Amino acid sequence: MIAIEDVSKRYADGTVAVDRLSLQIPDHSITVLVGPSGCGKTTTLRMINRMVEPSSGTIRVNGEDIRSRPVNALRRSMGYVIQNAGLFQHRTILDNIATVPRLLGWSKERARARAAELMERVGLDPGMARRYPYQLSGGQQQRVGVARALASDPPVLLMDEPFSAVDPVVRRGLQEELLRIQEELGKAIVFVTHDMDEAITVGDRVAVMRTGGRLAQFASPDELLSSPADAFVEEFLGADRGIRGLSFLSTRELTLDRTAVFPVGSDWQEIAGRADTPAQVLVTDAGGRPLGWADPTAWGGEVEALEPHGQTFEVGRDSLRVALDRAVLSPTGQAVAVDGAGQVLGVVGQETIAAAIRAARRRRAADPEPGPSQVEAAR
Ligand SMILES: Nc1ncnc2c1ncn2[C@@H]1O[C@H](COP(=O)(O)OP(=O)(O)OP(=O)(O)O)[C@@H](O)[C@H]1O
Repeated sequence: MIAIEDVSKRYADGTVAVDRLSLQIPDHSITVLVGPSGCGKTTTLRMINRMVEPSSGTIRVNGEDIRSRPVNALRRSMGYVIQNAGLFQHRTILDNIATVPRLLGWSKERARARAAELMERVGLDPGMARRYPYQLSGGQQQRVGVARALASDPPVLLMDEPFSAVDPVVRRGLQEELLRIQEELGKAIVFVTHDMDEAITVGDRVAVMRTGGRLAQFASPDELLSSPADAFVEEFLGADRGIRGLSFLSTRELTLDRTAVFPVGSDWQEIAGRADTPAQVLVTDAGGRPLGWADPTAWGGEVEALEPHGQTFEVGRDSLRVALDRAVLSPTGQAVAVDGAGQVLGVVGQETIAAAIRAARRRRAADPEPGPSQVEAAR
């Protein structure tokens, strides 16, 4: 646990970068510092590993004032990842990753073996071990940066805009990789970004800072989106915060319609003749997987003539945001719900999803603590 207690930083020129900041950063979680340019995020991060000394206040790690430890020992207990990775250009990838273990006195063999293990952990091809940083893409270099920071297995990881220099697709991949690694390793991660979407994707808790280095709100992403503390936070969250908030609501409670789903070999004349048959039905293959939409009164039974069903959503794993997106994009206004094996569980229309959203909001208003199913849907 890192405790930032009433910490301020005034630089020599009089700039107040951080103003009486207090934050509790728990173990086994990702705490994000987010806010506009110049609001003091980097300064806060650097005070944790004493690259910047606070003007006042105290920072403790597991109850111990960080000033009571030699600065080198403190820094080695904290991995540090920066934008553009900051790799040593004249060292191979393997030796970049092995840097801290070597500084700690490990033998070359042991440090390199550890580095090779970390390359695998962060998703780097072992064939890259002997390359130099300039021979890697930006995204690959960032992975090396993460591997290097993890090399001595520090309990704390400080990440300063680690993924800002790569394109959105690579960035998304790096975020997913970080969440996967964190699931395995359970570090105390402090992650700086100015991108609210990134904060919401990777953060267990998000500290929104405002210019002048003051804390505007410290909350879970879900809480932030549903109850911004003030107009500044609301504006920073952006115009679509309502839609983004649906990412935290589970599809488990959705009422699915099974009466509009039929396997391809059904008696279509009989189905078309029924009074209660919907105007559009979803046709599945013999294994229960979706094939496409049909109007049973006009369809001749050819699979090629079916209207594409588009993307499906998985009940329980995907959020209401995904379900709504699928319904909006569907030619029939209905989203196709499947299980983990891809078999159709039913279909659900926009009205039903809207009702589920209202019900989830009512439940949340009655019990503001997010339930496990809501948390589970967050990723
Ligand atoms: N060494 C320094 N001397 C004087 N002022 C500084 C120094 N370093 C940072 N500042 C100022 O302190 C304030 C906070 O800077 P900081 O880098 O912590 O912000 P940030 O939120 O990380 O910004 P960005 O998102 O642009 O990286 C800014 O006004 C900045 O100009």
